[in-house]
Amino acid sequence: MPGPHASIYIRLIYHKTTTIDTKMAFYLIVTTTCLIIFVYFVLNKRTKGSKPLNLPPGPPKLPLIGNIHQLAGLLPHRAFRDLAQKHGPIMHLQLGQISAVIISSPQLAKEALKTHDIALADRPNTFASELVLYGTTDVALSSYGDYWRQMKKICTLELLSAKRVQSFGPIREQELDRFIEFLRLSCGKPINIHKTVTKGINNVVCKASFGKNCKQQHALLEFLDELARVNSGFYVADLFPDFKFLYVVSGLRSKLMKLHKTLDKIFDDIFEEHEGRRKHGEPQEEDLLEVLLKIKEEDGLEFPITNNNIKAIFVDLFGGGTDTSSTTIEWAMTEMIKHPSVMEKVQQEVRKAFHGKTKITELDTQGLSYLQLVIKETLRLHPPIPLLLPRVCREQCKIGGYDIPIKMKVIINAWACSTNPEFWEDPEDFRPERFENTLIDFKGTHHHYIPFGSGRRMCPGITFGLVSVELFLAQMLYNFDWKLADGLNSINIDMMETEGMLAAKKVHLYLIPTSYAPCI
Ligand code: HEM
Repeated sequence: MPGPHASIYIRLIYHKTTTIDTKMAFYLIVTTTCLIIFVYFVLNKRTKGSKPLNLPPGPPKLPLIGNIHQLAGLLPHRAFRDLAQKHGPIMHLQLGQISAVIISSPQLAKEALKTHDIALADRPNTFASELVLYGTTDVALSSYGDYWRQMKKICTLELLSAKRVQSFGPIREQELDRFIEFLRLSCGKPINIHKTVTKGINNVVCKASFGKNCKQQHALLEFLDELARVNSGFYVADLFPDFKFLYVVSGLRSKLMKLHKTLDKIFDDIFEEHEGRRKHGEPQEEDLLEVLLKIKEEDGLEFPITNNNIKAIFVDLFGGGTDTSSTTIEWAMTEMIKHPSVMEKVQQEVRKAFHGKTKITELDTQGLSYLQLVIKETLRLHPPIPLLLPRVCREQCKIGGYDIPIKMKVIINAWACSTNPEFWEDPEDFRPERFENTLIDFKGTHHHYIPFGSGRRMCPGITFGLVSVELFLAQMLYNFDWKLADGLNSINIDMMETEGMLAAKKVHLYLIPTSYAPCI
């Protein structure tokens, strides 16, 4: 038991501490009040006249990382759809230092891409695109403005118009002959569908671009794969753009520099060879490089273009033109192997249409209506770019009643829209017949089905992409019967997608072709 002295001591100490505490509390209150007043005045000055923002709701955020942990280990389009089921079709997420709004319903996608198309027409700038796209002077990731408008016009009217795409018909037919010949020689052996088709499609893009196959095709395809992977915008270094050292410590900087150097050398060699042919007065095919060089030499362009700008455009044409189409073909073949009745129905259609023809041309594929439904359904369930390309808000606007401030990144989950149960019956089922007798098309006006995007930043390569997909699929299904390698079962096919901008099939599909006409 403490004696009386002890209690005096306790009271003294108590008295002393309380006086100290009271004094401290007083100073603390004064300092805090001054701080609050200071912050209030600073903020008030900055936002004078503006009401507080009514941002969309979203899941709780952790300090520094925000909502990154909710995406960890998941594919962003799937993670966003799951979060949207809890937090609504418009959500605000903090992804490190990036403030983003995610839109997951067709109604709100329409508001964003139609009503506020101009306000949301900008793209975010990533470190990868700055470095690899020659200061982001391409079309796909370039900032909205007069330069982008000029280049998009060139792309739409000169490089990818229906007439130009049609003029490449002989190139496609020639490449297809080689592709079919390769498959004939491989009859009875398992084929990596993605690798084989990607090579064929890329040959078409190379010949259309430069008038010949690309010598360093392997390096070029590797570059495109890597770029799609690291330029998704979800790379840690891109989520913390102020921490520049992350690009260095993550190895991203050196990897991209190396990739860029390889790519630049490939382009320089191609340009030099092309220039050489021009100097020697050799007749030039109207390939896309020739078209762009002529435009470059013309007077009267608002923004004169350089060789580096042309190289940036070719990265878009190769990136947009190769993997999106080969990914679509691989998913279509996968779904048909899983649904043999669909494959049989397409084969019947194709074999009836091509019956007795020694040479199949693009005109012959035009009446293949069931094949078109299969392609539509494949792009609904497996849009190659499920989150489209991100937009950035350039004028404050309202979507779904919420404020979208300037600089906010806006991500449209096109895959969530095209699998939305309010718009699609049994959305997870592969059923091409659902498109029968409907007017739903790829033109970006039906916002529950936007595999090519919508609005000003919509894909200009629809015709180019679809012609190749139709032709390759029609020929593959006309000339061959397909089965899985022995011991594999269509029920167990791995349907996982790759990470990055492109949702390709992660585990590639291997199929064995057998010739429809007996194997040679
Ligand atoms: C199956 C084939 C294809 C699919 C699914 C596809 C899909 C897309 C998507 C979703 C976008 C973003 C649209 C948006 O943000 O609203 C896009 C943009 C773009 N695509 Fe494609 N694409 C395909 C083929 C092609 C081809 C063949 C080319 C060129 C050879 C191409 C070149 C471009 C370009 C340049 C852009 C950027 C447009 C801009 O920002 O203004 N695409 N594509």
